[in-house]
Amino acid sequence: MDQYILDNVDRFHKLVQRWKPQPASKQRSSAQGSTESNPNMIVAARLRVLLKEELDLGLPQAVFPRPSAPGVLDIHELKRPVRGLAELRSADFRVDRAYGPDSTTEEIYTDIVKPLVPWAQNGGIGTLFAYGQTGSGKTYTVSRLEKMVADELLGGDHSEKRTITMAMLELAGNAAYGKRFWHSTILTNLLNKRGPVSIREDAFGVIQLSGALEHRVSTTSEMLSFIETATALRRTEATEKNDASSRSHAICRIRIQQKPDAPDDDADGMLYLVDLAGSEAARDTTNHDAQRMRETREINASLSVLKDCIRGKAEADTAAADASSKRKPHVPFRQTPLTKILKHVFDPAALRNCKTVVIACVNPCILDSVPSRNTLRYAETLRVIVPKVVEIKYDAKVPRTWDNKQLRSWVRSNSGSPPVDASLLAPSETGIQLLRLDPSEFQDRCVQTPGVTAQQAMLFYNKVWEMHIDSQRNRQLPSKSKSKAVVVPTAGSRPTAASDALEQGSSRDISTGASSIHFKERIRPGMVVSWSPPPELAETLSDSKAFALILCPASAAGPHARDYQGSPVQAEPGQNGGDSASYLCALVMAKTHSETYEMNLWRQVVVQVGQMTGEVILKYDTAARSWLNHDSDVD
Ligand SMILES: Nc1ncnc2c1ncn2[C@@H]1O[C@H](COP(=O)(O)OP(=O)(O)OP(=O)(O)O)[C@@H](O)[C@H]1O
Repeated sequence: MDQYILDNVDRFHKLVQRWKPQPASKQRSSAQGSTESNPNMIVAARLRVLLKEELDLGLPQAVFPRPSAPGVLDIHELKRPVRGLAELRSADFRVDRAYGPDSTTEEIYTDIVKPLVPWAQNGGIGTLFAYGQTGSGKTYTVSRLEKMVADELLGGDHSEKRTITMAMLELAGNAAYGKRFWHSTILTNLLNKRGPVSIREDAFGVIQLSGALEHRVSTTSEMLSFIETATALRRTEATEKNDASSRSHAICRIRIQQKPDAPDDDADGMLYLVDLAGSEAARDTTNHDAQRMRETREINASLSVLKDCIRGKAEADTAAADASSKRKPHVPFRQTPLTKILKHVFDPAALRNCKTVVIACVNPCILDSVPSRNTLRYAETLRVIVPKVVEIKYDAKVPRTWDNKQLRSWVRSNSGSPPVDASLLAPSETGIQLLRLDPSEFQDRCVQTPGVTAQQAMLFYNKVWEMHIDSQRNRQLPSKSKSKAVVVPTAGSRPTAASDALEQGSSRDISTGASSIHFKERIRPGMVVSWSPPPELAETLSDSKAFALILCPASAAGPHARDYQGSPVQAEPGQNGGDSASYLCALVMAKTHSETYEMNLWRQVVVQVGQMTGEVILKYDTAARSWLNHDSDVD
């Protein structure tokens, strides 16, 4: 095929000149309808210049950044048809930034790498990966970027006097060292004569690298000399594409200690500059012996896991930022030593702030169109688009719209006396996140405030929920009326008690004029009353408010009917009228949320009219799945 391409170089030039770009393909990844890329995860592509030997052979460039569409790269390949002349096959890929052969490393540094330095100086974790086919310019790019980072960190007056330490590590498969067991890897310290480094996770889940000595650096030249020593020691091998190809991942770890006056719990900032081992296309491995084949497999496998981790973490960050998302993307960071070392970058449970930059290095020569296409496809899949954020408008009556500041101020003025310490209840939560808290967790946080009792905590929890339920109900009502047949009220009409009772599920008497008659005169099955239980019964009822649902006159109950304490229900003769008349009733019990009730039809009691104190109007609330005390007509 290579010879076929060489024979058709002129035709390739003509076809490319005639080629008209199509609108760039839509993002082939998940989030549709959005164009914003993740600001904490930048994926760039760098096309290296054509090398002298490629130019000498007259090989043309086949990958081009599209000038009219920033971030889009077009790649052309020559296709050999069964019959006739060579045809052009083109594809486009989209990344966040595309740099052509004319772009300098300085330009790339200023654009996407430089912001990682102040980020790490302020306690964040900045990571740079250079990925690409062997011979595509990864080491060239990373080594120059390392120098610029060194200059940024330690050049100038360096007056802030942060302590900076660095370690240079190399991670290679066993096969790279001629070992038989290809599934394990060897991590060595390049600044300590390749001393072995082991990866351990401590009891707090923090990865510790024992053997990775950290060297303190105070000048740019000191840092550069460490980088040079490490680079010279790095394991290289001649590949089809590169005479001195790195067959290992090189990790430059720079730790930036916080300023001396920073609080003790401020973590050190970290910068990881990772020059990944080059991937090799299958056709470039035809001359490899078994050991080199194993090595290539190891490298490709670890790069594949790295891709899953970078993408998984970006998706996890996007899901975490979207309060309505319940997705929990899997990040397989434990699968390879490289991703395990970078656990705090990839673990979705890690609390550190991370910024990641991936530079996909591409050899634009026509002979490498296939691996270049694979590299760009790899880069494109790393790009996670941030879904369009639906702005939630603040509403003082709707807890789901509150941010942490609004929530805290509401907690301070509505949590009773003493007020619940809002910073203990909601250190970072928004309204919606507070509503997701388990009731016991909510109450545990409340009682951490000195003086706040468990009962106050419970009442406050109920209050938050009531407010939420009310706000949801108010939101639902208008949309409900849309889907139902609309009853157009006639002039002057207003909802009657009967229609209200029938539509809403209420215990209100539906007969007209009922409200003008004293409740004792119109006792009926289905009415809910408040009553004063006798002391012996009051003790067994946990709730101070005793409500009962009237079932039937006690005289109508069968001869074998018993109340919930086992006493006969039937009325004694002579108790048929006035205050001495008695009714079989079901207990209405308060639920954990205050002012919400449930009917206990199986807990029946006999209530005399004289014990009844008023009618209670209960309404069924579908959102709370409970009866709410809507109105009381207490005597
Ligand atoms: N932007 C560039 N300008 C000039 N020369 C470059 C550029 N990028 C790479 N090169 C040259 O290309 C060759 C291969 O580059 P390099 O060793 O960086 O590739 P690599 O991707 O690290 O390869 P491997 O994965 O095999 O280690 C080197 O000779 C390097 O000097």
